[in-house]
Amino acid sequence: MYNKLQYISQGNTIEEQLHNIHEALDNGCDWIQMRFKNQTDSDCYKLAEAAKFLCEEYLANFIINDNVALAQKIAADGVHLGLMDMKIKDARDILGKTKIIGGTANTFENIKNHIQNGCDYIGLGPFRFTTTKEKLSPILGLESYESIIAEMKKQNLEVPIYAIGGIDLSDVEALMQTGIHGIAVSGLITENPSKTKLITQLNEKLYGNVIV
Ligand SMILES: Cc1ncc(COP(=O)(O)OP(=O)(O)O)c(N)n1
Ligand SMILES: Cc1ncsc1CCOP(=O)(O)O
Ligand SMILES: [Mg+2]
Repeated sequence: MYNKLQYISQGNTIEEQLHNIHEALDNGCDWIQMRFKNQTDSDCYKLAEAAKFLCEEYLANFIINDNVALAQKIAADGVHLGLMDMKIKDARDILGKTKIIGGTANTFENIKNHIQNGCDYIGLGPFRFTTTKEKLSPILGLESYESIIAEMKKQNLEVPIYAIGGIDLSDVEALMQTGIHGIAVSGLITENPSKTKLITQLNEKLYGNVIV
């Protein structure tokens, strides 16, 4: 089963990105999504190669945001695809059964479609407003997670759900109580100066005080 904490990378340059990814790995995060928007193919490739190498050193999963061709080229562990990105079925045809394909959802219907199309996990959000992403879908809040998870149970639908968007440490307990599998965070980890403490606390809340 997938780790309950996914770090989505930040940084305006290859160096900043690698620094942030390295810090997350070094402080206990073992699932990285490389998110490097509006960059040249060459820079994305350079970063992906270096980040994959780092993740291998830390035995961490490494997936790439948006770019299926790049994930295939560097043999990443998988991709994360949004509602406007390549269709999950097409990505599956390209990457094969063994790779992780995550999909973004904002509604129960999105989740149902993704499951039908064979995605491995869902990033459901945004939980709250965040400046990390532009053009956000409607904010969900705790109540929508509760109702969406309840509807999944009613319809016997199972897939790991990750909450995403503006999540803080103090949100994790209540979010986990809705029945989600884990969380995907970016700013929270990137901006925190005490990353060992933060990631330990996140893992404690995510795994119920079992140190991982
Ligand atoms: C885990 C996770 N969930 C959702 C997203 C958002 O994907 P998308 O809607 O394609 O937006 P961008 O990240 O591409 O701006 C994600 N990246 N990861
Ligand atoms: C990529 C993405 N998709 C929905 S919110 C978001 C950004 C999450 O970042 P943060 O944890 O900094 O709010
Ligand atoms: Mg996307």
